[in-house]
Amino acid sequence: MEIEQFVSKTLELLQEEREAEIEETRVWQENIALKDLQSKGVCLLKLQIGSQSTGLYGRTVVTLEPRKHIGISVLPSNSFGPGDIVGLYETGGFSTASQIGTGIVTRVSQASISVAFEDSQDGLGVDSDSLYNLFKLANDVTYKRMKHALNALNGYSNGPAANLINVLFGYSQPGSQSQPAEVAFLNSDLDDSQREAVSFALSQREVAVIHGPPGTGKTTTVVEIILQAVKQGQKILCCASSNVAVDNLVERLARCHAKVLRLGHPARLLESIQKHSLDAVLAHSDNTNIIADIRKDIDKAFVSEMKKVHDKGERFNFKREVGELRKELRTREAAAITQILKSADVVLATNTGACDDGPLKYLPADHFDWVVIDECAQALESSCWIALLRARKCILAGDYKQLPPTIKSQTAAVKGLSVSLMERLIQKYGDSVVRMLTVQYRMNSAIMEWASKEMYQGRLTAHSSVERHLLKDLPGVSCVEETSTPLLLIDTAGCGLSEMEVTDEQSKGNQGEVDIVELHIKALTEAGIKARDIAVIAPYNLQVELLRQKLSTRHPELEIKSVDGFQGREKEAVVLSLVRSNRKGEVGFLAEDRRINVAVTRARRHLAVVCDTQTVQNHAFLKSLIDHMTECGEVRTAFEYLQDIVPQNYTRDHKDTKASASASSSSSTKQKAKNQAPVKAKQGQKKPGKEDAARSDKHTKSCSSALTEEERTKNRSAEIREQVERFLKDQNQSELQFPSSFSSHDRLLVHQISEELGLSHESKGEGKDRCIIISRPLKSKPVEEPTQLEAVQEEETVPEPQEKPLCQPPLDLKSLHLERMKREQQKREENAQKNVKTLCGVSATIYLFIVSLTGKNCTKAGACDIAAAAGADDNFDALITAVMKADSVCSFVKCKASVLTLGQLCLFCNRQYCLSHHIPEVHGCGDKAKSHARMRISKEGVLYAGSGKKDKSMDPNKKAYLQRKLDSKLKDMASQRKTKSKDKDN
Ligand SMILES: Nc1ncnc2c1ncn2[C@@H]1O[C@H](COP(=O)(O)OP(=O)(O)OP(=O)(O)O)[C@@H](O)[C@H]1O
Ligand SMILES: [Zn+2]
Ligand SMILES: [Zn+2]
Repeated sequence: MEIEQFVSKTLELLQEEREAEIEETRVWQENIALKDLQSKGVCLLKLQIGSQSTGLYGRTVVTLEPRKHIGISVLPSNSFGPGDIVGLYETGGFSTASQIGTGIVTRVSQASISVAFEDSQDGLGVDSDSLYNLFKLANDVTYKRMKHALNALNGYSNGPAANLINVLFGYSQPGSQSQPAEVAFLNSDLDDSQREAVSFALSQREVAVIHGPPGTGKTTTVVEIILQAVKQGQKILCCASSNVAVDNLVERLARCHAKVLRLGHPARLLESIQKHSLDAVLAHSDNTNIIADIRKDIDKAFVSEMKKVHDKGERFNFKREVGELRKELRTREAAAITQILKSADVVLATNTGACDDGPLKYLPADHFDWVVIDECAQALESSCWIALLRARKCILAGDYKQLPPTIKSQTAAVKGLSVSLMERLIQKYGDSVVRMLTVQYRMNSAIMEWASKEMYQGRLTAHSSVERHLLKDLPGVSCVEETSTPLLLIDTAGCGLSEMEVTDEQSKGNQGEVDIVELHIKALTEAGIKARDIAVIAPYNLQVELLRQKLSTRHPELEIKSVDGFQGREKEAVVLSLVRSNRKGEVGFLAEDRRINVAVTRARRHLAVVCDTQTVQNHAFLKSLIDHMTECGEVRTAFEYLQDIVPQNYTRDHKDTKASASASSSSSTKQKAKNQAPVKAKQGQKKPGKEDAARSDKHTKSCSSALTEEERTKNRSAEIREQVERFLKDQNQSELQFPSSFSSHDRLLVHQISEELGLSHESKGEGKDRCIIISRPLKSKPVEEPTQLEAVQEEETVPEPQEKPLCQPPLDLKSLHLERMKREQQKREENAQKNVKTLCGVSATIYLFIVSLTGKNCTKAGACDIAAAAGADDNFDALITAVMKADSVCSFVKCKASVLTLGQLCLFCNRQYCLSHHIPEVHGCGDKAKSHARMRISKEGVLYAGSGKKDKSMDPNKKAYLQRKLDSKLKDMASQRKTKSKDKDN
């Protein structure tokens, strides 16, 4: 490709991308009042100047504090952090006119925030009597630098990189040394593929690409390459797209005693890295004392003199004096910096930190010999060119089978902006410029094999240290089903756990999968796995949000993130919720293979995938994952979890069979291996026979009977039926109690049979002693337990049975369950109507109201009145009053739920929504929420997309409290009713 053509096309796409970002910011800012922005944590209003001083390189560091005279000395909760780019504004505006300057946050405490402002000619025009607003800003520095680099590339001639540029654009072929020297490896632990990569990198003349699949020691290899080059006397510029990756390299190189120097704003560096930063080294240089003296002079002059001077002319003179001092400071610092830069062997920076307008401007153009770019597949090619123009040779490391750089403009991405330099080179030169690392040190081989086969031509092998490692091998972890299997597929096919219907096509959620994930996390943590060793990953931000709402309070150390947010990381256990479950078989952006690859390959010892195989199998790549897990792992149907999700629809499980182990996670650990049920519960498996045998349970040897699944189920069903019929004949017996040793499958059968015969059934006891009891049909059904009301929800979300039912027994069960739900709701409605007569009006209203609420399975988020009433004390009257005021409904088009008491205000559209619809993605504010989330993430200086911050207004504890309160109140009312009606009967 012609350089010119590449540059003009890329500039165009960058412009498009930049505009998309600006548009996002604009939409977001225009629709929200300043106060709301502050409550979202992205701006701080009415601050006063605490102090001003001069920092390194003559920057002005201003410390801002809350207004003192109103007695508040703590900043409102905010999301500002070191490294954020911020704008300082006069109060009353957020326009360019009212902007005083932009700077970088250096420090945030409860009481103040410090910002370093670039020096300007006449200082920062702030005074200590005024108030200011501080906003987080979108960052255009990166764009400017990339543009600058592209333009420099276009006009490049005769610099050190001339030959490299020719190779990277195909004008000349890459070359290598004719006789590569024997390499004496510094790290004796390197495996063969790593050694080969090092030798290759050393012998290539212009370019070497190191392809490092997940866990293959890419950093280890890059470090060895750099150390070898240093040994040869080369000067290296080493970059990566994220600060974290750069810091990691600094740490590893420093450990090997390389002379490293880290560029970048000190505010953005890890603390442990700071001693290698330019600022720190500068502070210890010979010139330090002089520089410090000058700085002191400036500060003194500013603080003490400026106040005294009122005369305009004098002020002018004074400012000029300060200007002179600062100039002197800069000259001396420049000398010091040049000296420090020249003496370092390896200079490290982010891709964009390697720009000409930073400290590197003090170095001659041909100072560096090599440029090393790590994470190259995650970087925009334009950002690589900032550093590449400085060297005659480059080493590019990364994995182009993982996610490409995040791009906001879909059109720009499609037109090629997302193609990384690494990918482009491999397309151009194939394997001749690439060496791949093939031994991986992370995943159990069962987890690795799929990725290897599908993504890396089957070339990966697992190192013996990880090949067979499992969760149960970790200290303090007990040996249960969940901790003994590297792969667990929890299949929701046919279980009616559909994805949420949202107006926003980009964001999806699935409450059923959230519930199942919760149960699996419970099982893992109860087996002794630390929450911090588990990652919960979902491809959609909405699902991430739902998972956080459900899990974060109980497990603060559990990391719940989008796939994109986990790139480059690993965890002992990974639970993946694929979300998509619909009859159309749409998989949307799950279809990005690299996203799934990243998600799966984060796991070291255990990967659990929760998904609707029927939906996701429509995508060939996902199907290959499902097939692999079916073949090499354990498969469970979500039905085994449903009993815990929909209380009392299915009896609680407590005995451990293979299939039910996790259903009652609380007791599964202790009961492993004893009391095996005669029939193994294996519902809903799609391919009985061969696969069944393949994944037959290694723990339950007792089930290796010759009978097929179906036959066993039939036999068992007949046995139970016989027992039930005997009981029905015997009029002396009022109830039949089944032993607590019954497996979940047995209990499903009991459930089915008693449903069929119209018997009531319930489970009694806790934990081990929990068992199922059936009794004769009651003439009049007792009032429902409050918790059962939640079951109504089921009916609403459950779609009609799938056209091609894959798992017959569960489907039968499902329709039974549905029927029963319908019956129960009818009864409830009748009951409710009766109650209107028997109870006083207000309570009845509340009852209906609560029924409608709980019926919608709302999570009882206390918006205002009810929360306040319930939170304040036990005054139920207050609650009643609050309910009586309710007369407004959810703003969602089809929804009629009341919102005044348990509604939520959407900050994006300012409307009230019920609890089923308050999430922005659900009612159509998804774009705004997403751009908000993205803005926040881009502020964090990380290039990947993530998820929005948790809505602080929804305190889960409060929700839970409210839920309990409603439940107990309802119970009271129910029992009151019972006694009343009894009284009447008597
Ligand atoms: N030759 C080796 N022998 C033993 N362990 C190794 C070897 N190479 C790498 N490892 C181990 O593998 C893990 C990952 O290595 P490293 O940090 O170099 O990889 P990375 O590049 O950061 O990760 P990734 O390969 O996922 O990009 C580390 O725990 C490291 O100790
Ligand atoms: Zn909204
Ligand atoms: Zn609603």
